[in-house]
This record gives sequence, C-alpha cells and structure tokens, in this order.
Amino acid sequence: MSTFKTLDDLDPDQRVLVRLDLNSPVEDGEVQDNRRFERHAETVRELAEAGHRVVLMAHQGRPGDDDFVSLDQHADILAEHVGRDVSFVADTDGDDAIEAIESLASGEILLLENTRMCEDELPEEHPDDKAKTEFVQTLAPLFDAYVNDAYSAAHRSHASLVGFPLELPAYAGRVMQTEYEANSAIATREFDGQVTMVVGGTKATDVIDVMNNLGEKVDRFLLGGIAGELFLRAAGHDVGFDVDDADLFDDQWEENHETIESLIEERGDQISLAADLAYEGPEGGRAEVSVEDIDEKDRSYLDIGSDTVAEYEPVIHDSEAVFVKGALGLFEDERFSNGTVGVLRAIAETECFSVVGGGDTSRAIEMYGLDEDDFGHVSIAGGAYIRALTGASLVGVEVLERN
Ligand SMILES: Nc1ncnc2c1ncn2[C@@H]1O[C@H](COP(=O)(O)OP(=O)(O)O)[C@@H](O)[C@H]1O
Ligand SMILES: O=C(OP(=O)(O)O)[C@H](O)COP(=O)(O)O
Repeated sequence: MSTFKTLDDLDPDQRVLVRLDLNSPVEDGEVQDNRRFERHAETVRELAEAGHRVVLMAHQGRPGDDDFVSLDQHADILAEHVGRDVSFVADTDGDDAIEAIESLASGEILLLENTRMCEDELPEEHPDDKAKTEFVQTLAPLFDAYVNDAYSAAHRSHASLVGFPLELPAYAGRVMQTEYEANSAIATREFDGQVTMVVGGTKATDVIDVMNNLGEKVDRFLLGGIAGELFLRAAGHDVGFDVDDADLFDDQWEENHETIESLIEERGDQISLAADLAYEGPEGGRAEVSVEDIDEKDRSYLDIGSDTVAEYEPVIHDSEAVFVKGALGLFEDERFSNGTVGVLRAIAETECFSVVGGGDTSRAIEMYGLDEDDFGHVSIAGGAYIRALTGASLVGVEVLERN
C-alpha cells in the first residue's frame, strides 16, 4: 500500500497547485482528446467542488518536437470533462501567472502554460536541486498545498513533479492513487489462483525486464508482437528477421538474443509462444501460417494466428489476475487486430483482476468497442507502467512518500 497522503487528508479551503499529465497526441496542430483528460477531470472536479482554489500545471511534448505546443487547447478539452470553466494563462511563473493565481476565487480552476516552456523544468536533476529553482521558489509561496496526479510522468525528476513536493505539504491525486495501487498490484498483492501476463509490443527489453522481475509472481507469460517473434527466433523458427525495409528485429536480436535464449531455457515452462502467425496475403487480406511450416525468412508477420488466440483464451479464462503490456499484433490495422482484441475480449469476459497498460495497447479498447468497465484498471501510463512492472522506482512517488 502507498504511504503518501491523499485528497482525503487535505484541509478545507486550500490554494492548491496540482500537477496533471495531459501530454497528448497532436495532429496537424490539434490536441487530441484522450483518456488522460477524462481521468484527471475527476481529481480537478473533486478539488473545485470542495471549494479549493485550483491551479493546474502540465506539460506537452518536448522542446524541438512538433507536439511541443501551448496548453490553451488543453484547457478547453479539460473544461468539457470537468463540467466547469478552466481558465488559461500563457505563462508559467511570471507576472501574468502570479496575477492570475492571486485573483482566483474559491472553486475556480486555472491552467498554467506548458511547464516545459519554463527553463527550470526540464534538466533531470536531484529533487533537492529542483526544489531550489526559481520556478519552484516563485510559485510555492502562493500555495498551501501541492497535489501530484501525474503518475504517468512520475519517472521524470522535473521541477513540477519533484521540486514542489519538497516545499509544500504534498498529496497524491485520485489518478496517482489509483494508478499506483493497480500497477503495483502484481508486485505487492498475493493472488489465490493463476496469474497471467500478456506481453508483446515492439520492445524486447521491456518484455525481458518484466520477465526477469516478475518471473516468480507470474505463472504464465503469453507472448506476441515483435517481442514474441524474437522469442520464436530464439526457439529456432525462421521469424523475427528484418525483411524489406523493416528495422524492428535484427538490432534488437543482436542486443538481446543471449538473454532471450537463457529466459527460454530457465522459464520455458512458463512461456507460451505463438503456434501460428498472420501476414498480408497476396490479395491483401489476412493470411495465416503455422510456425512449424515457416522455412523462409521472407515475410513480415503482423499478428498472432487464430490457433494461438484459441490457445491463449482458455488460459485467460482460468486466471485469477491478468496483466497486459504490449499489443500482440499491428492492431491499428483491423486485419491484424485479432490477437490483441481476442485476448482483451477474453479478459473482459473473465471475472479476474486485470490491468491493461501501455499507451498504444490500451487504445485498442476503445478502438474495438470494448467496455473499459470490464477491466480492473486501464492505465494511462506508458513508461511509468513498465517501470512499475519491472520493479524500478518512480522518483515522483518517492518524493511524495518522503513528504
Ligand atoms: N507484429 C507486429 N508488427 C508491427 N507492429 C506490431 C506488431 N505487434 C505489435 N505491434 C505494435 O506494437 C505497438 C505497441 O507496442 P509498444 O510500443 O511496445 O506498447 P505500448 O505503447 O502499448 O507500451 C502497437 O502499436 C502495435 O501496432
Ligand atoms: O506521455 C508520457 O509518457 P509515456 O509516453 O511513457 O506514457 C509522459 O507524459 C512523459 O512524457 P515524456 O516521456 O516526454 O517525459
């Protein structure tokens, strides 16, 4: 269980500085609405309805990237979800920001400009150093309390995440609380029955780190995606090679094949690999082949096959807890969604405790009309979720606990 304070511990009528993670996809300059707004809106609404003065901080993109934009659109999107006005000031800690903060009334909400537009925010430094920055020293005296709701950015030692909690009484927001508890569950909770982990996606190191950290906690690992193909290659099949212009496999193989081979040797009886794979057939449709029948390295595979889905489903139905990290195929293309969606559907049908994480993978839930309520927890974190699964600490959480 967490050892940080939560909104339940907050005194009434506070001037609260709240860190959210509203980092979102930006298409043609337009910020895309997504789960992060909906989730953080609950924390913001609770604070405003309780009559606190609510000042919000968040970041968007990284300097130099196309998605490094102002938060003005974020204020409008968030306001829709909160059901209250969210005013915006295009300043982080200058006179305009201070004036807007000081003129806020009870129950009002203000969003400050992209924290990464303040030069003190970004360099990754020790929390004690971040606390001494001008950014923190200017704003902290204007507040009674700091709330960190940005679990998905809690692996970054940035001023808005680790500096303020050393200067103000600090609390976890509702998103921070829920994410922390669900994502740490696999490491901290004891389950009576079978614990299954579905691992796929594009990064072999994620899968390796998860297996190394959770090998004793998880009964079955169901593999797919690019990572699953590298395991199939290590098991002696002619898949998981770069063909055409792909550069997904060979570099990862060079770096990781020894670890993958030893994992297969040590944990072979816990690991399920695909028995068949799907690819784009000559007519452009989905075609499938049994892994045993593949004898040429001439094709990209884009999903696990139907026989594999049929093998994975009953494993999930028999599970007490299922954790998902990474997609089992290129689900964004409907032809190659069967693996990811089949497994998610099996989880939704099962009365198990479940957590689905990974920014990309969790998008499959709404994309294919699954009901989020049928899952225990759908994480809005990517990097922070994988850190939780691999046992790495989150500096933003550590600082809250220290407070
Ligand atoms: N066989 C495959 N070929 C190409 N892309 C794949 C394949 N399998 C999975 N993917 C891609 O993996 C992505 C998710 O991987 P990853 O970035 O590791 O996960 P997440 O962002 O969910 O943590 C999905 O967008 C999916 O398209
Ligand atoms: O979206 C985020 O991370 P994620 O893509 O790992 O979920 C966070 O906002 C952190 O952003 P950053 O990786 O630019 O520090």
